[in-house]
Amino acid sequence: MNAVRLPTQRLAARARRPLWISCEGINGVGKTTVTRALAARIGERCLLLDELTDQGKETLPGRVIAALAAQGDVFLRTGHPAVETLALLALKVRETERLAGRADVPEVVLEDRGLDSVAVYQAAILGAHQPENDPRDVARHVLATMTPWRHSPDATVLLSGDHRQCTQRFAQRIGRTLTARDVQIIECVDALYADLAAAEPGRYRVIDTTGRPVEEVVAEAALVIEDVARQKETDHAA
Ligand SMILES: Nc1ncnc2c1ncn2[C@@H]1O[C@H](COP(=O)(O)OP(=O)(O)O)[C@@H](O)[C@H]1O
Ligand SMILES: Cc1cn([C@H]2C[C@H](O)[C@@H](COP(=O)(O)OP(=O)(O)O)O2)c(=O)[nH]c1=O
Repeated sequence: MNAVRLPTQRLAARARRPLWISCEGINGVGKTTVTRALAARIGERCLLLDELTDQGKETLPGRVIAALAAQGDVFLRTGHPAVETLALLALKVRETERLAGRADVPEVVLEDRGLDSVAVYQAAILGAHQPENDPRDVARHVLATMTPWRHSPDATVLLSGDHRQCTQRFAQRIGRTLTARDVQIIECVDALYADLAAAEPGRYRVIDTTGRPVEEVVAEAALVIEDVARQKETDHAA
């Protein structure tokens, strides 16, 4: 396993903020697999932030997610998408506040699904309720709403892939058949990610996973992190 080569000086000490990399993409594209492998390569300098959906059931986020998932929907839908969106955003703010309060601020934070996930999934879900609103505007609006509350990541690795294949893997993982409407949401999410990536090419790094082994995808993502870390050092020195 190749280690990720980061600058030798403590990144967090110099910048007072961790190098923040989020990983995004549709269900089943490989985010969890890739972020876990990257965290292992970076080692103890890295904190892996799990998906909101993977929080312990006894924690506040775990309880909120359990409530949003209680109806057994594939997405976090209870029929009140605006409220769900605000709840999910609040949990994301809470996550950063807790991190900022830690004595041992990590040098690198690797986030399996960040704010962009909330923006695109909730925009797709809200779009089904409010056809008069363009989901692209809603996604951008959600992100803009969060600017006073959370910094943008230093980079967002967007894993892209064949959505049919990804959806199949996802359905297999959860042991369910997705309805045509569920698939429509995933297609909408896919398009919204592409739209955000095109609007912010400086932050988004798109990695196509189609037909590529995990190791190759991880190696490319590791290069992105090294590049962003170097860039941050250069900016800091300037
Ligand atoms: N590049 C890849 N090629 C083939 N299978 C992959 C690849 N990346 C991930 N997988 C597999 O696809 C499934 C979904 O991956 P996962 O990391 O859980 O996706 P996500 O977190 O994006 O939903 C897992 O079974 C994983 O082993
Ligand atoms: C972040 C977020 C996720 N979701 C959905 C996406 C997923 O279908 C589900 C669970 O997320 P997750 O476990 O992250 O999915 P995966 O591992 O397949 O990528 O919640 C929403 O509906 N709204 C949101 O704001």
